[in-house]
Amino acid sequence: MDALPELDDVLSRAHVVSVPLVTPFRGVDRREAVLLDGPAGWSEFSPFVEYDDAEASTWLAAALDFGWRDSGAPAVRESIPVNATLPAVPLDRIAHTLSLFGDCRTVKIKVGEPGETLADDVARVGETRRLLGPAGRIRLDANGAWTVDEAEHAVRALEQFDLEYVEQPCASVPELAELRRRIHRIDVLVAADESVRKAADPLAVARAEAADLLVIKAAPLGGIDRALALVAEAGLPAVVSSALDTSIGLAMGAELAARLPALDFDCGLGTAALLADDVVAAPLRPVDGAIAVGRIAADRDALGRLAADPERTAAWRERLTRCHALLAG
Ligand SMILES: O=C(O)CCC(=O)C1=CC=C[C@@H](O)[C@@H]1C(=O)O
Ligand SMILES: [Mg+2]
Repeated sequence: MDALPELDDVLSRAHVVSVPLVTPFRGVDRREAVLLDGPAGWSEFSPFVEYDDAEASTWLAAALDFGWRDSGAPAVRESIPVNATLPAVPLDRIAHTLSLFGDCRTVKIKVGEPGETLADDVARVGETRRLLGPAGRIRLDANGAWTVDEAEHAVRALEQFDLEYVEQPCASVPELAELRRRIHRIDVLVAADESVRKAADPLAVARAEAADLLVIKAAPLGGIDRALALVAEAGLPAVVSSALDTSIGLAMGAELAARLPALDFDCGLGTAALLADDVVAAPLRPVDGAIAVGRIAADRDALGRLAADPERTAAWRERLTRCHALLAG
């Protein structure tokens, strides 16, 4: 961004919240975030707690960018089609979890989770296909859990359910490239997520022809305009996804998706449905499989109700302070 806002200004606009989840996701049952009442609109700083300051500072750059200025790119759509996101829930919870997302034609299913077997994944994907019917789209996300052999084996066991793509099946770019070569013939696409948002060089995966599409998230990529530039340079289709943010962070994702020249896939921005409460009066949950584009303001009552305890509030303000210092150089 142009000029970094002063730390005191940022801190004076910060509200730390802890939001309960409907079902555990990434091993947590609450999502902590700092909401920023910025001069251009409400914004969110919510790097996952385990991230170090260097990684978290990119999320702060995105939060300050969104809260302090509008994107330079024009929006080309007002509504973003989204997918339902299915965590590794037991079989008898799938229908209920999907119902939280309303009528989404696409479901992303977490696979390869710790403590789960391929048989568990086959059962979960099969039950989802049964519930969704043949017209629905199913994509998988393994978060880099598999070796190339495991991924090939898993994709071959799961392709009977008609897969749109598999997201980050393996951890590294060379592994993704090798897998992509191996599964090319069965028509399952490979998407890169961590190989973009956590990579030193987010373009390496495109250069290596290791993915058919990119999953992009505004916060880890440093904001809307930086994410747009990355997609333009990569020359691959992109899916905008959330970081399990509150509705304020999701609104940033929607603003990014609204500015992509092409949007061929449903976006992973339906995750307000996984929050048991939210920081805005009207949460950005999917309606008829889509979310609206536009800035949203936090709700004062919700900020009070969801305020983090004094210890966590202090920890987040210190984290924000350290990340601000890194951005200031
Ligand atoms: O893409 C989606 O459907 C929702 C977002 C989502 O899956 C994720 C959000 C936050 C952290 C990640 O572990 C996870 C992902 O890997 O894409
Ligand atoms: Mg992912």
